Amino acid sequence: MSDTSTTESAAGASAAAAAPAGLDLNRRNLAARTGTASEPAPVRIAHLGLGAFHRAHQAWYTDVADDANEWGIAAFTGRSPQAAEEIAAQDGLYSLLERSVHGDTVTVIDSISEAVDGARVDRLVEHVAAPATALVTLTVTEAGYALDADGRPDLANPAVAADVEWLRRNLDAAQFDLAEAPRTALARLLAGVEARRRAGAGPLAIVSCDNLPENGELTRSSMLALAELASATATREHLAEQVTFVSTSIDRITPKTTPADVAAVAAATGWHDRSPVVTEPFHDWVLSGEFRAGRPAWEKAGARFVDDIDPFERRKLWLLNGSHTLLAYAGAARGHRTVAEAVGDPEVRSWVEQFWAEAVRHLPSEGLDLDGYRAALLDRFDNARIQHLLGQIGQDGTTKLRVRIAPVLRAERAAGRDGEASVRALGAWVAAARSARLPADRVGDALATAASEPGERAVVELLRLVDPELLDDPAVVVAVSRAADAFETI
Ligand SMILES: NC(=O)c1ccc[n+]([C@@H]2O[C@H](COP(=O)([O-])OP(=O)(O)OC[C@H]3O[C@@H](n4cnc5c(N)ncnc54)[C@H](O)[C@@H]3O)[C@@H](O)[C@H]2O)c1
Ligand SMILES: O=P(O)(O)OC[C@@H](O)[C@@H](O)[C@H](O)[C@H](O)CO
Repeated sequence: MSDTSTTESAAGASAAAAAPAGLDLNRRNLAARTGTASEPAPVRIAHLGLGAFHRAHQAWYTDVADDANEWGIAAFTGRSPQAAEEIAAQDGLYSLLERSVHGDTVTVIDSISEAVDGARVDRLVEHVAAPATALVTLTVTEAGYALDADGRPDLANPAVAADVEWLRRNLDAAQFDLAEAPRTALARLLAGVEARRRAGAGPLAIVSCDNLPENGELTRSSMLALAELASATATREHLAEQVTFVSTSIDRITPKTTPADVAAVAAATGWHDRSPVVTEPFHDWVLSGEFRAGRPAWEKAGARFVDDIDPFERRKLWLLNGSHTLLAYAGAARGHRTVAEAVGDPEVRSWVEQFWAEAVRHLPSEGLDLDGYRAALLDRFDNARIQHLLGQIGQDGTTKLRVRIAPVLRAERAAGRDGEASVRALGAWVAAARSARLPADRVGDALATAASEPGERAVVELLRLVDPELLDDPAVVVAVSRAADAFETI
């Protein structure tokens, strides 16, 4: 942690310690301002998905750890080079703005030693194969895993099919042909793992930090499946024996940065930072799995290591992310733009509470402090200084509904109840799909086709894209249709 400024009021008055406006954020200027040299730490972590969340969460935990100077991150973007270019121009530095209801605290984070365009698969392979590298973290979004509804590599996705062909041609070849390098995250990572096997660089931990249930196990089975599809026996064996997959429950609400956030950081600190990140003060990280090659002392920042992650994961995915998804469609249908606006609407708030009541019936009552968790969630959602757009949360809803809402609905139906609140979330999404109001979705074409079916047929086809098992219960289709009709009249 290198440089911190605090503003005391919600109005964002700048701190007394602010530097003169417009000083470019980079290591030279930081050293001049703090009087301490700021050298990048040696790379021991590779990261895929250099987005806002990685920088508010894993990079922050690493920055705060006691041994931060031993653990540098080489962070790769997933699709566009923009974030890598902006952060590389700042020598890996960026400002993290923690925004509470009372004011802002801005800290310069320096755990990213290298920011790289994800298209540089050569550089990723080099880092993953390096003996110094101990772990790889991922935040490539749920859709970035490119899996089908059964959790297998989605061969209907042309990028996955092309990558399987590339893996088939390259994993056993003497040298990788990187002129036509893989495009999907797990295929790129698999190439790195094979290079590590050849280098004899030892064990590696892969740590998924995406909002997916059993994210470690899902990453493991998907990478094994890719190796199998590519008939890469040696890579497959190495994955099974030398690579451990850590499951995580990750939590810190981090919206997309806006131009107003960039201006707020400049006003509070004087730094001209092209790529700051805004987040809430709350943070949580629960991990389960082995780090055979070591890890930073993340517990210093509050990370917890547990044997059984399942209850923590479900609590967070259902209560926080599930209600976010409900708000994204039901709140938007009532004209709201942000989470805080939507939960401030008593009707919508009651829908959230009703959904929570359904979800908690299927969570263990011991050790999770479910009442406290829900109360804290309401406080977090009510923080109107965090402008979390429903349109951002609602993207890629098909994948999100599958893991956040459908399991609660199925559990409620299995227990003989109607699952009204879960049905409402699906109904709001169906209504948005039928009136072409859905935010972007990776399977947008399939959604448009399904939504164009007549009457209840559209509901059937839309639900099939979310979770085909929902169709085993005809009453679900009827209930979701009714809920969708109700939203269409709002
Ligand atoms: N933002 C949050 O509050 C939050 C909290 C907990 C967990 N997460 C997890 O982190 C993920 C990323 O969130 P973010 O806020 O950083 O988003 P972001 O849009 O800022 O960054 C996403 C990153 O993933 C990459 N990416 C996107 N689609 C990809 C694809 N198809 N293949 C490979 N890479 C891809 C992007 O290039 C970018 O580097 C979320 O989807 C979620 O799973 C986010
Ligand atoms: O990041 P996504 O797109 O998976 O989901 C949107 C939000 O539900 C999510 O970002 C939460 O804010 C986050 O998971 C809180 O820790």
